[in-house]
Amino acid sequence: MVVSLKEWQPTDGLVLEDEALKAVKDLKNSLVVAGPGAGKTELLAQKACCLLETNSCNNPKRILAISFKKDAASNLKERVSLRLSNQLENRFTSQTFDSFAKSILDRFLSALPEEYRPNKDYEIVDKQQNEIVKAFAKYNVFLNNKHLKKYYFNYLISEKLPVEKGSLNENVWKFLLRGDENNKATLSFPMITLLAIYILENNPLILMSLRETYSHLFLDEFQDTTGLQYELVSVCFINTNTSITAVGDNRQRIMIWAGAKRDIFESYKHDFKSIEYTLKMNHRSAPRLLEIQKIVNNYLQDSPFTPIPNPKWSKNDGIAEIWYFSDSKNEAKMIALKIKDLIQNYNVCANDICIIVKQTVDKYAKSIVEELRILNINARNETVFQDLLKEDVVHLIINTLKSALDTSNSNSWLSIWNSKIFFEGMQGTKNEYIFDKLREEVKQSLKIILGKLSSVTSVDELRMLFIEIINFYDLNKIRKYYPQYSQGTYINKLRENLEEYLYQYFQETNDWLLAISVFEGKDSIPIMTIHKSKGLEYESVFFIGFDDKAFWSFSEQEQEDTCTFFVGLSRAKRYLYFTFSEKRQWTYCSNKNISILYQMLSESKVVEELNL
Ligand SMILES: Nc1ncnc2c1ncn2[C@@H]1O[C@H](COP(=O)(O)OP(=O)(O)OP(=O)(O)O)[C@@H](O)[C@H]1O
Repeated sequence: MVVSLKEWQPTDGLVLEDEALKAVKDLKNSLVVAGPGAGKTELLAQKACCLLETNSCNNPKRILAISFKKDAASNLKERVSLRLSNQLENRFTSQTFDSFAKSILDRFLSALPEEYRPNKDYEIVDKQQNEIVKAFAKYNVFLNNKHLKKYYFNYLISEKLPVEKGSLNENVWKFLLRGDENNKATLSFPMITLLAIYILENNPLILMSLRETYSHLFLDEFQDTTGLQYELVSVCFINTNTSITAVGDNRQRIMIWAGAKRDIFESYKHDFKSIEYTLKMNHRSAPRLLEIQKIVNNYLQDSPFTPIPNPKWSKNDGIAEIWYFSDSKNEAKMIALKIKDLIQNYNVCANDICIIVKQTVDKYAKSIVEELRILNINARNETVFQDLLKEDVVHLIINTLKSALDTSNSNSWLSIWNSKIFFEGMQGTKNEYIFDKLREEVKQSLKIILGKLSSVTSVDELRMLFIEIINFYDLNKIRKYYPQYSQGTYINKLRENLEEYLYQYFQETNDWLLAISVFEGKDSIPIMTIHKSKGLEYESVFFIGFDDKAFWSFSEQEQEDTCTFFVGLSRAKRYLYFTFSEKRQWTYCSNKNISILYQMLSESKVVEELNL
């Protein structure tokens, strides 16, 4: 039943502050600016429901939501799925910027002129971008230090296509687009974005169909949008009927190093003629923790910040402490004991406690993991799992295994059943007989899978089984249904990662259901960098290694590092602990260079300092 926009109210008994409700119902371009925990992502989820339930996003038009991280895109999709019928939910697409650009390139690759058309099986550059280094080396430009790398990586994506004829850039582009007998074609995501822009600017029909498809666009974590990403959004949607809702927070801009556009809010308001909404509530953190956020805000911007805590808190809720140690061995022991105390005596779940570091997780957290293991508490570097766990193909395989291992697991069954129906193109089928036949076929396959799983004795055997599972659904159908796998070997890499981890956990537990649960991190403490913690929240946060070494470039980028500090501390709901250790492994640490951050904590008057 269609509800009128005027009557529409948020579901789940959620109360939106006035400005948030206005922003939800605003059908023009808007920018929602608010602090951490104000409910910006939630607002987007609510707005998706509102637009679809009121048919303001007119059927068959769709909403496209773009986030920065895979887990953010998938969390938003989950929040929307929980509240809408399948029919409505299918008109909501949630992607990252990278996957949005890649989907344009992969779908319309043949619309590119031949000189800019990459090989169909192009790969994505590795983290260090070694393939780009190699490509420059082929033309006698050797990127043997980080400054040269930075300079030439930027140079490669500094011009819109087509690049200047006969230039170094043109040669490097050609090499990367095609590869040679020893090197596969390889592209970075900024290169993919440039190719997507080129396609859209030169093919009016493709551009028009994109605009016709999406009547609404959401942009989450807008403060970290790069110039190139903004260009892509502009090419797609400027001066069109597609209405945009961007949400963000200037104080959480932590991707300047990766090219975040500093004046993004102003540019957007001007270019897209957008209204600005400001939210005042904070639904996440306890009142005492908000006092710290207020002080840090004063160092970041002139306008005061007075978030109103959610009424569920009492005035004195929230604990913040700095712990000083002479040695990191003691630090590890004390943290492990405190975590045990939180779990046992304060009913905090293991995965609601997060250990965050500025960078290099293993260097700071290895000994804590060992101390926790002695107390029978699991902890792990979540960085590698964060994205893998949100992959559709990983869900498909895991849910298939769970359904085979536990026939009473209705969630897993429903998930694979819906996928199978979709892959077989049977969504509209009314014939019960056909469904019964398919159901029987799936159940038989699950029995075979269970038999094979029970006799797996090596990672190779597990690999064969996973390949069989994928073949059961049909690789081509999976690729078609999930466009992110339509090209290249990405899907195989994900499957291989899953095999390795799952087999490792099976060897440790000797129980497949337990191994899956460990893989899913259900009962372990996540450890991550602040950058990876963006958008997430935890009952308790341990900010470890609060020292000069962690903030090694603080003097050169005080503003960005203070934003990073702000993001980290604002993940905590109730408990927030900072630790400093004078000696870490064999080196001595100081905190003089970041004394201003310590000063902010002290000024808040809610942080207790303890020598332990
Ligand atoms: N109106 C509301 N009432 C109650 N709880 C809410 C409301 N809006 C959001 N929340 C809850 O508050 C928490 C923070 O919300 P959300 O993640 O959307 O904030 P955010 O502004 O996107 O934060 P950040 O900028 O730190 O990513 C979540 O647990 C969410 O479920």
